[in-house]
Amino acid sequence: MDLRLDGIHHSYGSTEVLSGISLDIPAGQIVCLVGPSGCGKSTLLRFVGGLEQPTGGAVLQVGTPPAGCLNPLTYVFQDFALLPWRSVRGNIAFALAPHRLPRAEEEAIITDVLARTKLSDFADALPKQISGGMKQRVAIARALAVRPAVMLMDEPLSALDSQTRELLMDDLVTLWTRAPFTAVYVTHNLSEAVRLGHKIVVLSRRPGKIREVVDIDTPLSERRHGDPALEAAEARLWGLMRDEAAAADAELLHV
Ligand SMILES: Nc1ncnc2c1ncn2[C@@H]1O[C@H](COP(=O)(O)OP(=O)(O)OP(=O)(O)O)[C@@H](O)[C@H]1O
Repeated sequence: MDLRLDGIHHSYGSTEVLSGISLDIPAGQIVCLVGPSGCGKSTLLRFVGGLEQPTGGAVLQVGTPPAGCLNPLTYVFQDFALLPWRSVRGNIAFALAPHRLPRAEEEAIITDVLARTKLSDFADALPKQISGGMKQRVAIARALAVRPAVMLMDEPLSALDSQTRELLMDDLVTLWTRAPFTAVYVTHNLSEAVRLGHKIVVLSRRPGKIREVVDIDTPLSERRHGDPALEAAEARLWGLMRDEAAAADAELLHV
Protein backbone atom coordinates (compact mmCIF):
# COMPACT_ATOMS: atom_id res chain seq x y z
CA MET A 1 0.00 0.00 0.00
CA ASP A 2 1.36 3.41 -0.98
CA LEU A 3 0.39 6.68 0.64
CA ARG A 4 -0.30 9.83 -1.29
CA LEU A 5 -0.38 13.25 0.36
CA ASP A 6 -2.48 15.47 -1.84
CA GLY A 7 -2.22 19.24 -1.40
CA ILE A 8 -2.11 19.29 2.41
CA HIS A 9 -2.61 22.71 4.00
CA HIS A 10 -3.04 23.40 7.66
CA SER A 11 -3.49 26.35 9.99
CA TYR A 12 -3.84 26.45 13.75
CA GLY A 13 -5.99 29.54 14.20
CA SER A 14 -4.26 32.31 12.26
CA THR A 15 -0.93 30.46 12.15
CA GLU A 16 -0.36 28.73 8.85
CA VAL A 17 1.70 25.63 9.58
CA LEU A 18 1.78 23.62 6.34
CA SER A 19 1.17 24.66 2.77
CA GLY A 20 0.65 22.68 -0.45
CA ILE A 21 2.28 19.40 0.59
CA SER A 22 1.93 16.77 -2.14
CA LEU A 23 4.07 13.68 -1.83
CA ASP A 24 4.04 9.96 -2.66
CA ILE A 25 5.23 7.47 -0.08
CA PRO A 26 5.87 4.25 -2.00
CA ALA A 27 5.51 0.86 -0.33
CA GLY A 28 8.81 -0.55 0.87
CA GLN A 29 10.58 2.78 1.22
CA ILE A 30 11.67 4.85 4.19
CA VAL A 31 10.75 8.49 3.57
CA CYS A 32 12.45 10.94 5.92
CA LEU A 33 11.01 14.35 6.71
CA VAL A 34 13.57 16.98 7.68
CA GLY A 35 13.27 20.72 8.15
CA PRO A 36 13.79 23.55 10.63
CA SER A 37 12.22 23.50 14.08
CA GLY A 38 8.52 24.21 14.01
CA CYS A 39 8.11 23.68 10.25
CA GLY A 40 5.32 21.16 10.78
CA LYS A 41 7.03 17.74 10.53
CA SER A 42 5.24 16.18 13.50
CA THR A 43 1.97 17.81 12.49
CA LEU A 44 2.27 16.25 9.04
CA LEU A 45 2.96 12.85 10.62
CA ARG A 46 -0.19 13.19 12.75
CA PHE A 47 -2.19 13.84 9.58
CA VAL A 48 -0.67 10.78 7.92
CA GLY A 49 -1.63 8.70 10.95
CA GLY A 50 -5.16 10.10 11.02
CA LEU A 51 -4.72 11.52 14.54
CA GLU A 52 -5.76 14.96 13.22
CA GLN A 53 -7.35 16.25 10.04
CA PRO A 54 -5.67 18.96 7.94
CA THR A 55 -7.56 22.13 7.09
CA GLY A 56 -7.20 21.25 3.41
CA GLY A 57 -6.01 18.39 1.22
CA ALA A 58 -6.07 14.68 1.90
CA VAL A 59 -3.99 11.65 2.84
CA LEU A 60 -4.88 8.83 0.48
CA GLN A 61 -4.13 5.13 0.89
CA VAL A 62 -3.40 3.65 -2.53
CA GLY A 63 -3.73 -0.11 -2.90
CA THR A 64 -4.33 -2.62 -0.17
CA PRO A 65 -2.37 -3.22 3.04
CA PRO A 66 -0.01 -6.23 3.06
CA ALA A 67 -1.38 -9.69 3.84
CA GLY A 68 -1.90 -10.22 7.55
CA CYS A 69 -1.87 -6.49 8.32
CA LEU A 70 -3.69 -5.86 11.60
CA ASN A 71 -3.23 -2.13 11.71
CA PRO A 72 -2.33 -0.17 8.55
CA LEU A 73 -0.67 2.77 10.33
CA THR A 74 1.29 2.51 13.55
CA TYR A 75 3.51 4.91 15.47
CA VAL A 76 6.98 4.73 17.01
CA PHE A 77 7.58 7.67 19.35
CA GLN A 78 10.72 9.34 20.64
CA ASP A 79 9.86 8.53 24.27
CA PHE A 80 9.12 4.82 23.56
CA ALA A 81 5.62 5.02 25.16
CA LEU A 82 5.93 1.66 26.93
CA LEU A 83 3.64 0.57 29.76
CA PRO A 84 6.04 0.44 32.75
CA TRP A 85 4.13 -2.28 34.61
CA ARG A 86 4.13 -4.67 31.67
CA SER A 87 7.04 -6.84 30.58
CA VAL A 88 8.61 -6.58 27.14
CA ARG A 89 6.36 -9.42 25.98
CA GLY A 90 3.37 -7.83 27.73
CA ASN A 91 3.92 -4.53 25.94
CA ILE A 92 3.88 -6.27 22.58
CA ALA A 93 0.86 -8.39 23.55
CA PHE A 94 -0.97 -5.19 24.51
CA ALA A 95 -0.84 -3.97 20.89
CA LEU A 96 -2.20 -7.31 19.69
CA ALA A 97 -4.97 -7.68 22.28
CA PRO A 98 -7.65 -5.68 20.40
CA HIS A 99 -7.28 -8.06 17.45
CA ARG A 100 -8.30 -11.12 19.52
CA LEU A 101 -6.04 -13.52 17.67
CA PRO A 102 -5.92 -17.19 18.59
CA ARG A 103 -3.38 -17.60 21.40
CA ALA A 104 -0.94 -19.66 19.33
CA GLU A 105 -0.93 -17.06 16.55
CA GLU A 106 -0.35 -14.23 19.02
CA GLU A 107 2.53 -16.17 20.61
CA ALA A 108 4.04 -16.84 17.19
CA ILE A 109 3.94 -13.14 16.27
CA ILE A 110 5.51 -12.13 19.59
CA THR A 111 8.25 -14.74 19.27
CA ASP A 112 8.97 -13.57 15.72
CA VAL A 113 9.20 -9.83 16.50
CA LEU A 114 11.27 -10.46 19.64
CA ALA A 115 13.74 -12.44 17.54
CA ARG A 116 13.81 -9.80 14.78
CA THR A 117 14.59 -7.06 17.30
CA LYS A 118 17.11 -9.21 19.25
CA LEU A 119 14.99 -9.15 22.39
CA SER A 120 14.20 -12.85 22.85
CA ASP A 121 16.32 -13.06 26.01
CA PHE A 122 14.58 -10.04 27.55
CA ALA A 123 10.96 -11.03 26.99
CA ASP A 124 10.16 -11.07 30.70
CA ALA A 125 12.05 -7.91 31.68
CA LEU A 126 10.23 -4.76 32.71
CA PRO A 127 11.00 -1.49 30.85
CA LYS A 128 12.90 -0.14 33.88
CA GLN A 129 15.26 -3.13 33.71
CA ILE A 130 16.42 -2.48 30.13
CA SER A 131 18.46 0.23 28.39
CA GLY A 132 17.06 3.10 26.31
CA GLY A 133 18.12 1.41 23.08
CA MET A 134 16.34 -1.79 24.10
CA LYS A 135 13.23 0.17 25.06
CA GLN A 136 13.11 1.62 21.58
CA ARG A 137 13.62 -1.88 20.13
CA VAL A 138 10.56 -2.97 22.16
CA ALA A 139 8.58 -0.07 20.68
CA ILE A 140 9.72 -1.12 17.20
CA ALA A 141 8.84 -4.77 17.92
CA ARG A 142 5.40 -3.65 19.11
CA ALA A 143 4.91 -1.66 15.91
CA LEU A 144 6.05 -4.56 13.71
CA ALA A 145 3.75 -6.98 15.55
CA VAL A 146 0.64 -5.48 13.93
CA ARG A 147 2.26 -5.90 10.49
CA PRO A 148 1.63 -2.29 9.55
CA ALA A 149 1.45 -1.04 5.99
CA VAL A 150 3.32 2.09 7.11
CA MET A 151 5.27 2.85 10.30
CA LEU A 152 5.16 6.47 11.41
CA MET A 153 8.35 7.25 13.28
CA ASP A 154 8.63 10.56 15.14
CA GLU A 155 12.27 11.19 16.05
CA PRO A 156 12.62 7.58 17.23
CA LEU A 157 16.33 7.84 18.04
CA SER A 158 16.48 11.37 19.46
CA ALA A 159 16.29 10.34 23.11
CA LEU A 160 19.29 8.00 22.76
CA ASP A 161 23.02 8.64 23.12
CA SER A 162 25.05 8.71 19.91
CA GLN A 163 26.50 5.19 20.22
CA THR A 164 23.09 3.65 20.89
CA ARG A 165 21.72 5.63 17.97
CA GLU A 166 24.38 4.14 15.67
CA LEU A 167 23.54 0.62 16.86
CA LEU A 168 19.82 1.15 16.39
CA MET A 169 20.36 2.52 12.89
CA ASP A 170 22.20 -0.72 12.10
CA ASP A 171 19.28 -2.66 13.60
CA LEU A 172 16.75 -0.75 11.50
CA VAL A 173 18.81 -1.40 8.37
CA THR A 174 18.99 -5.13 9.19
CA LEU A 175 15.24 -5.26 9.86
CA TRP A 176 14.46 -3.45 6.61
CA THR A 177 16.90 -5.58 4.59
CA ARG A 178 15.34 -8.82 5.84
CA ALA A 179 11.76 -7.62 5.37
CA PRO A 180 11.37 -4.21 3.73
CA PHE A 181 8.88 -2.03 5.56
CA THR A 182 7.40 1.34 4.68
CA ALA A 183 8.06 4.24 7.02
CA VAL A 184 7.63 7.97 7.30
CA TYR A 185 10.50 9.01 9.53
CA VAL A 186 10.73 12.47 11.11
CA THR A 187 14.18 13.50 12.23
CA HIS A 188 16.29 16.55 13.01
CA ASN A 189 19.40 14.54 12.40
CA LEU A 190 20.63 14.69 8.82
CA SER A 191 23.14 11.86 9.22
CA GLU A 192 20.26 9.65 10.36
CA ALA A 193 18.25 10.74 7.30
CA VAL A 194 21.04 9.82 4.86
CA ARG A 195 21.66 6.46 6.57
CA LEU A 196 18.00 5.41 6.61
CA GLY A 197 16.09 7.36 3.98
CA HIS A 198 15.37 6.22 0.45
CA LYS A 199 13.79 9.63 -0.04
CA ILE A 200 14.51 12.70 2.05
CA VAL A 201 11.89 15.42 1.98
CA VAL A 202 13.24 18.84 2.93
CA LEU A 203 10.59 21.19 4.29
CA SER A 204 10.96 24.97 4.43
CA ARG A 205 10.41 26.87 7.64
CA ARG A 206 6.85 27.50 8.72
CA PRO A 207 4.54 27.35 6.85
CA GLY A 208 6.27 24.13 5.81
CA LYS A 209 6.40 23.60 2.06
CA ILE A 210 8.40 20.96 0.23
CA ARG A 211 11.68 22.58 -0.83
CA GLU A 212 13.25 19.52 -2.34
CA VAL A 213 13.02 15.73 -2.37
CA VAL A 214 16.45 14.07 -2.34
CA ASP A 215 16.60 10.42 -3.44
CA ILE A 216 19.48 8.30 -2.15
CA ASP A 217 20.07 5.31 -4.37
CA THR A 218 22.78 3.48 -2.38
CA PRO A 219 21.18 0.32 -0.91
CA LEU A 220 20.60 0.68 2.83
CA SER A 221 22.82 -2.29 3.61
CA GLU A 222 25.77 -0.64 1.81
CA ARG A 223 25.55 2.68 3.64
CA ARG A 224 28.36 3.07 6.12
CA HIS A 225 29.19 5.67 8.73
CA GLY A 226 31.66 8.09 7.10
CA ASP A 227 30.79 7.09 3.51
CA PRO A 228 31.86 10.08 1.33
CA ALA A 229 28.71 9.88 -0.86
CA LEU A 230 26.50 10.02 2.22
CA GLU A 231 28.54 12.85 3.69
CA ALA A 232 28.09 14.76 0.42
CA ALA A 233 24.31 14.15 0.54
CA GLU A 234 24.26 15.34 4.15
CA ALA A 235 26.20 18.49 3.22
CA ARG A 236 23.75 19.16 0.41
CA LEU A 237 20.79 18.79 2.77
CA TRP A 238 22.43 21.11 5.27
CA GLY A 239 23.08 23.60 2.46
CA LEU A 240 19.35 23.55 1.69
CA MET A 241 18.41 23.98 5.32
CA ARG A 242 21.05 26.12 6.97
CA ASP A 243 19.65 29.61 6.38
CA GLU A 244 16.12 28.57 7.19
CA ALA A 245 17.18 26.68 10.33
CA ALA A 246 19.00 29.80 11.54
CA ALA A 247 15.96 31.97 10.74
CA ALA A 248 13.62 29.53 12.52
CA ASP A 249 15.93 29.58 15.54
CA ALA A 250 15.96 33.37 15.63
CA GLU A 251 12.17 33.37 15.35
CA LEU A 252 11.90 31.07 18.38
CA LEU A 253 14.00 33.57 20.35
CA HIS A 254 11.35 36.23 19.69
CA VAL A 255 8.33 34.11 20.65
N1 LIG B 1 -2.08 21.44 18.58
C1 LIG B 1 -1.49 22.58 18.21
N2 LIG B 1 -2.10 23.77 18.40
C2 LIG B 1 -1.53 24.93 18.01
N3 LIG B 1 -0.33 24.99 17.41
C3 LIG B 1 0.33 23.85 17.21
C4 LIG B 1 -0.21 22.58 17.59
N4 LIG B 1 0.67 21.62 17.24
C5 LIG B 1 1.72 22.25 16.67
N5 LIG B 1 1.51 23.57 16.64
C6 LIG B 1 2.41 24.57 16.06
O1 LIG B 1 2.59 24.20 14.71
C7 LIG B 1 3.93 24.41 14.30
C8 LIG B 1 4.53 23.12 13.79
O2 LIG B 1 4.73 22.24 14.90
P1 LIG B 1 5.37 20.81 14.71
O3 LIG B 1 5.56 20.22 16.07
O4 LIG B 1 4.61 20.02 13.71
O5 LIG B 1 6.78 21.19 14.06
P2 LIG B 1 8.08 20.28 13.93
O6 LIG B 1 8.66 20.60 12.59
O7 LIG B 1 7.78 18.86 14.20
O8 LIG B 1 8.95 20.92 15.07
P3 LIG B 1 10.25 20.37 15.83
O9 LIG B 1 11.24 20.09 14.76
O10 LIG B 1 10.68 21.50 16.69
O11 LIG B 1 9.83 19.15 16.58
C9 LIG B 1 4.65 24.99 15.51
O12 LIG B 1 4.65 26.39 15.39
C10 LIG B 1 3.81 24.54 16.68
O13 LIG B 1 3.90 25.46 17.74
